[in-house]
Amino acid sequence: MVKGELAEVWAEALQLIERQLTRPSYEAWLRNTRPLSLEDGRLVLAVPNQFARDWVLERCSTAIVDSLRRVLGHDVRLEVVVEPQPAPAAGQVAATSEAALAPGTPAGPAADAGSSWRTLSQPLNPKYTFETFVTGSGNRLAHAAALAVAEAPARTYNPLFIYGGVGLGKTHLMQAVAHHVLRKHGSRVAYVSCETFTNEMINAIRDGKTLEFRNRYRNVDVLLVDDIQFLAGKESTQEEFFHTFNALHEANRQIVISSDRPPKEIPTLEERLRSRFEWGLISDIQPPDFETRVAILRKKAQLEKLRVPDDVIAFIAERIDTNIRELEGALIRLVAFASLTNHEIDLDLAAEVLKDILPPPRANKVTIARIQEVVAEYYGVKVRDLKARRRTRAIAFPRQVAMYLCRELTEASLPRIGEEFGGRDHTTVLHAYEKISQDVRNDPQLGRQVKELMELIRKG
Ligand SMILES: Nc1ncnc2c1ncn2[C@@H]1O[C@H](COP(=O)(O)OP(=O)(O)OP(=O)(O)O)[C@@H](O)[C@H]1O
Repeated sequence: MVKGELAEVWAEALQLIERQLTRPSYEAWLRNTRPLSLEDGRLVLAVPNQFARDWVLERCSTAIVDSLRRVLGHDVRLEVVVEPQPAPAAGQVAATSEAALAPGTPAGPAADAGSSWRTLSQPLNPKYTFETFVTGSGNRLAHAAALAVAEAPARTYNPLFIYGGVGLGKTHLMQAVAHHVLRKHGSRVAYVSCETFTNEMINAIRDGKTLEFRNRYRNVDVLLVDDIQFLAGKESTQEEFFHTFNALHEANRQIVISSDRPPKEIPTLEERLRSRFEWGLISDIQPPDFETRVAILRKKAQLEKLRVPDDVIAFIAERIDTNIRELEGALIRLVAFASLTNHEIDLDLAAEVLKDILPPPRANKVTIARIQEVVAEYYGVKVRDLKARRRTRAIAFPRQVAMYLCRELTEASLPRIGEEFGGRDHTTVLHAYEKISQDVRNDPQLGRQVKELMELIRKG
């Protein structure tokens, strides 16, 4: 096939593939591919590195082959070759990194859920299930409510209204309900973002198909609408949604809604809709605490079969404390970088790779990781040495100073500090603390060093 024609075929196939992948996956892995040839039913595709090749073959080949079949009308075999481009700089890795954990396959349940579901619902992310959702103090109630609704739709809370800040798991929880209901009850489920609902309604009006639109939405067993705050200021969509809501509620069908804020804070939301949203249960999701953040990162690493040391997980969890999407993004970026550069994942690499995206430690919030970084730099050793087993004086002394500072400057318990220093016993930490306290009293030079270190640490 000649070059121009091949480029066209590939562009068309890409459009189809794009719909089946998440945006980060597509941007990271597919956009930079180049078709080299299509001869005798064999497509040769060029990608920039081995990592991309593995990813494309493992996670996208079905989508690629399916899409090409639709464009060409026949099957093709896929071959992926590496055509290196200039090595990516650290900053560029961010673009590719997110995809390492992003789903690479089209939503699973669509295939077994019947055509009404397929035409109505947006694709579900196969990874957003209850099994992969980590619970903690911030989301326990929302999770319990979602599970109750998924177990027995329209029998407990109706509607269920979940709200919370950006990237805290609302979509994950909504889709977990959808997966569960599909799997357990085989019901007709529709998951849509408010934007999609609005666009479909506008298109239906334009095409004179409002009746079809209504019937489709009013014939589902469970309707989940994500990001309902986008109804703000859209009068006709509010009107339509009001009728859809009533029809479903009267017919005893389940409605689940998510929003970034509670109903009463959505501006220009009609009173009658607001009061309906408050009929059932309103449940919020709060940012996760440290333990939950660690658990989420561990779960992610385990699901993706990534080996990430505990201290690196704690380092990320300590520094990113509001947005779970960013928490995962940091982990993915680090893993992708380590894999591309063939580097072992450790604290030093994490600090280096993530320095642009991690918020600086808050000036008034001193963390163990911060103390370790400052002390290591001050004494010219590596953070990883502070955590290692070695006992040479060159390392043992800075380590004891760091432990002393952790006890002085943070709320962390002795066992927690020990854990952060290569899993040492709390008695070791106590011993270090007592020893350095005494040395500081007897040695003015050490006293000055410790003071200087404290200032550096507090500066953030
Ligand atoms: N409790 C959790 N356990 C595991 N992963 C989680 C949890 N909460 C959120 N995540 C993950 O964090 C990412 C962001 O979550 P999600 O997209 O559901 O957030 P959101 O609240 O809908 O965000 P937005 O406000 O931007 O729509 C997802 O990859 C999701 O899987």
